[in-house]
Amino acid sequence: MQRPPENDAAQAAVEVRGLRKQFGDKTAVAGIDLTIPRGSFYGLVGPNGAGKTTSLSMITGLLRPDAGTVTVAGYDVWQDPYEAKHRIGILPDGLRLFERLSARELLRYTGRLRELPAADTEARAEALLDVLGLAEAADKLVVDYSTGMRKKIGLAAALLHNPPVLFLDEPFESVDPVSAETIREVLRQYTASGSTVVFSSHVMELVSALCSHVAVMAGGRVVSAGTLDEVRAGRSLNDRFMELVGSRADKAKGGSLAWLGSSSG
Ligand SMILES: Nc1ncnc2c1ncn2[C@@H]1O[C@H](COP(=O)(O)OP(=O)(O)OP(=O)(O)O)[C@@H](O)[C@H]1O
Repeated sequence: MQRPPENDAAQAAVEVRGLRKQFGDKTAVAGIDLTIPRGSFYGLVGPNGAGKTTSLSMITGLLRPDAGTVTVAGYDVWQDPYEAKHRIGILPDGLRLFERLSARELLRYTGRLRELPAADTEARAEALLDVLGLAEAADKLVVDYSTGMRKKIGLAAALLHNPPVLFLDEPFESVDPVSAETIREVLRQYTASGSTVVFSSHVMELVSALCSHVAVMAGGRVVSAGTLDEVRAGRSLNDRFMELVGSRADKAKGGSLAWLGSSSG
């Protein structure tokens, strides 16, 4: 396969065309297109069940699409998986870790899988453990980690080989505010150097504060995508999101929950 021009600044970090996935008679992803520019901080937002995780799984080579193509740094994820996956870091939803390894051992193992020289793995692992506040727990088994600590060691493992594109599914879920700010700062530095972050989130304030670009998904489709300002169209991202996906608050105002609260018993 011909090597794509990796130094071509015009080349998108990720190109998705006609991506589709069906589970039985449920269309989870209905043929989406996305162009994710290099160096962007790209937020993928949408209500529960919109198809974000299914899309990210297909884009990163974890779930085979029914149709469509994905390229990362010019390499087709499904035709040329070795080259494409070499350029991907991923923190998936419901991350599975080797529970009986310590954080330090897990990073050593990741370094071997990523074919890094041992000295680079050691130096990078120490730096990541330190910055992410895991240095003191580095020799504890992962099974004893809290949910937030698991996210952080998962992030360290995703960053270890310094991939040009990083995919994160709900990276801030269960992470305390201090750690969240550290993660944001790590990711800001990473994108400032020309690398690309794609992450899914339900937290509009976070997406507004961090992202240069946003795609809004609903019902397996991309209903709006572009720069943050293009998608917001002069409003807050939250208001625009409600408009695009349809607020359900009116349902709650209806009479069907009149029994809820003010219990007399
Ligand atoms: N393995 C599966 N088998 C059957 N249906 C699935 C499967 N995975 C996802 N779905 C369905 O596909 C749709 C999209 O799910 P997905 O997890 O991609 O949404 P999401 O946007 O990530 O949601 P959330 O914000 O709740 O995590 C949902 O209706 C879900 O029930």
